Amino acid sequence: MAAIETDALTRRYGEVVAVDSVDLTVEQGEVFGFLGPNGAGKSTVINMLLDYTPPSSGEARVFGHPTRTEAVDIRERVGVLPDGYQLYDRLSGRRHLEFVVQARGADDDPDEILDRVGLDPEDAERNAGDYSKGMAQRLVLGMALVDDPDLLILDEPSTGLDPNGIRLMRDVIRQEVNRGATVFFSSHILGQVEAVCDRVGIMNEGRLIEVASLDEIRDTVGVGTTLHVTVDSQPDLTISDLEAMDDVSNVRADGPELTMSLSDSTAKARVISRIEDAGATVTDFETTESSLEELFAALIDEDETAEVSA
Ligand SMILES: Nc1ncnc2c1ncn2[C@@H]1O[C@H](COP(=O)(O)OP(=O)(O)OP(=O)(O)O)[C@@H](O)[C@H]1O
Repeated sequence: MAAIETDALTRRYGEVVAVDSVDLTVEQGEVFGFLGPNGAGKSTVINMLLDYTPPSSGEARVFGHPTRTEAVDIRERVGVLPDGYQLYDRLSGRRHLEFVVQARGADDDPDEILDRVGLDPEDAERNAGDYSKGMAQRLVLGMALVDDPDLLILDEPSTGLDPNGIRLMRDVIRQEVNRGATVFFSSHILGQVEAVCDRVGIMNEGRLIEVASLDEIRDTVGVGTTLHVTVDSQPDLTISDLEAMDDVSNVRADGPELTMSLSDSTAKARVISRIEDAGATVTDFETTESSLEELFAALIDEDETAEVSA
């Protein structure tokens, strides 16, 4: 049985289709990155999984429980770090954890959890109202870990965290998965899910436009490597000749500089030979790997272009 399953899950707010017919399956034990720009519909999907918001149509199940009728069973098995959480300013960090432990009927030791999320005993005694954004984020992560949830839902968990906090978050995710939990990690920053996620789903304007491993996404977008070449003279070649080569696309010429996208970095040697065979000498060349953020932007762009031409 899948951890999360949605069938044509849709949520409208008036004219806005916040979530548009999303079919998604997340297997148990997976770390799934749920990506998309602001307003893509990620939080709305999460709210429907927990039945905080009802779907306009379609349905979702968590561990086989339909969200509309068995939300209580779902919430017992899920730990959530929500996007816009609220802490009680006048309660200490430890009290927050004690409340969650009690409410869930769990037997966790609050101090152990505080230690796991990097809040020291002194911080634990301070009122949450005096916490920095990063400390508050650590505390809410700790609250999500209470009672060893089978599914951990993290909505933009890295907000406000410094590099140490981000590393700690990754460690916690790995520990949770090793324990057997499933992690659903929503973010608008691809780089933050890269290190921990098995697969990612990309949302744009309410639609799930891609579900794949990061390697598959690199292949799909085909802009893995950019090659910049400087030539000493004009080769007897057109841009179309270069674009006709395998693994070469998006060729641009600017004086003695040629730039192109390579979907396979080994195409570099073929391109250089082709230019030199056409009568020019390559005086310099450089390759740069596209960052995942660029791949992400390219996918969103592709989706929006497809929509315009549809
Ligand atoms: N309660 C609401 N009432 C009206 N519109 C809403 C409501 N909640 C969300 N929306 C709209 O639905 C769309 C999706 O919002 P959602 O918060 O799910 O996006 P998101 O991907 O989580 O974005 P972010 O990364 O900014 O949190 C947006 O256009 C938003 O304005």
